[in-house]
Amino acid sequence: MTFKNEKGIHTDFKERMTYGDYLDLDSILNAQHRLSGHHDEMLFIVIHQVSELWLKLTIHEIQAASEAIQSGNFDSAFKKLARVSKIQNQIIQAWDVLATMTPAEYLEFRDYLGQASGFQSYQYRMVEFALGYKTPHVLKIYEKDPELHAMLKEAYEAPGLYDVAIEALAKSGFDINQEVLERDYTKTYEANESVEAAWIEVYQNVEKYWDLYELAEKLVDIEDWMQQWRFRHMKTVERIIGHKTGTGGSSGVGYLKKVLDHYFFPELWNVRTKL
Ligand code: HEM
Ligand SMILES: N[C@@H](CC(=O)c1ccccc1NC=O)C(=O)O
Repeated sequence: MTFKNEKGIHTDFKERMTYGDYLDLDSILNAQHRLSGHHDEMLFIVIHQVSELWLKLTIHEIQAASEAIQSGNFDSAFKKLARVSKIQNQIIQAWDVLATMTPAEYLEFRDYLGQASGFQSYQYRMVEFALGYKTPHVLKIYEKDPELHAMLKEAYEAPGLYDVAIEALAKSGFDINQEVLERDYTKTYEANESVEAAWIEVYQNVEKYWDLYELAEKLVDIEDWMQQWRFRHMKTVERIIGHKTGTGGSSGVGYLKKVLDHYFFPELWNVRTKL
């Protein structure tokens, strides 16, 4: 029996396929190239690669969840969004491992990183876009790579998970302002009163709007975990490099603290005060 995997490679006999073939371990396990040869650089590389793999799955799940919400399959969406939260929890735990690296150890190989920075993580930007946070300067970073740029641009211009949730509110009969439903998706989502009023109604009539209520709480979970990830990143960076400027050219911890102020799903947090 022959079959084709996503890379288009034919593997002749399923019977002959090994664990390593199936998981493409030759690629994955030969991708840790320490530039300094320093012991802890292995930790640094592996943590980033693991995080990027989890981000890959996160994007996959959020996209499927968005489609499920659009077609009214709430249960299917909930399962995927719950999985996203569990993944976020995993990526957050990775900070504990990375924090075992001391400032002196990191500084032994930091110079080898040049201008490379997590700032350039396109998968992280895909997640931010999916959560409705659109910062135009981010796209410019990838202008030299047309294929990547096109993929990011598509995600940048597409409605996010929250836009799809708001559409679901409208489909359930809530009076959502037209300007929100027809909003320019290339702009970061901003709070709107009609959306807030709808969520308040959902939270006050949980039995009637169970699906929307559960959807709202899943979104709050995701935002909560996202903020915890950002916070742990900021604090880990502070304990490792203090207030040094970042390799990506930002102020470092100061910049990372500032992005913490952003709310992805503002009305869902406002609701807490208003109820
Ligand atoms: C020793 C460990 C780390 C240090 C010192 C560090 C430092 C920084 C700094 C200073 C920035 C700001 C941009 C710049 O000027 O470079 C940044 C951004 C970023 N880092 Fe890290 N980082 C570390 C580990 C990680 C890990 C493990 C990840 C996981 C993938 C990560 C992902 C990111 C992302 C996505 C950004 C962009 C954040 C944003 O723009 O909101 N970093 N990092
Ligand atoms: N911005 C970091 C460098 C850094 O963390 C980094 C460098 C290369 C690949 C991934 C990185 N991680 C996250 O920002 C620094 O300023 O030390």
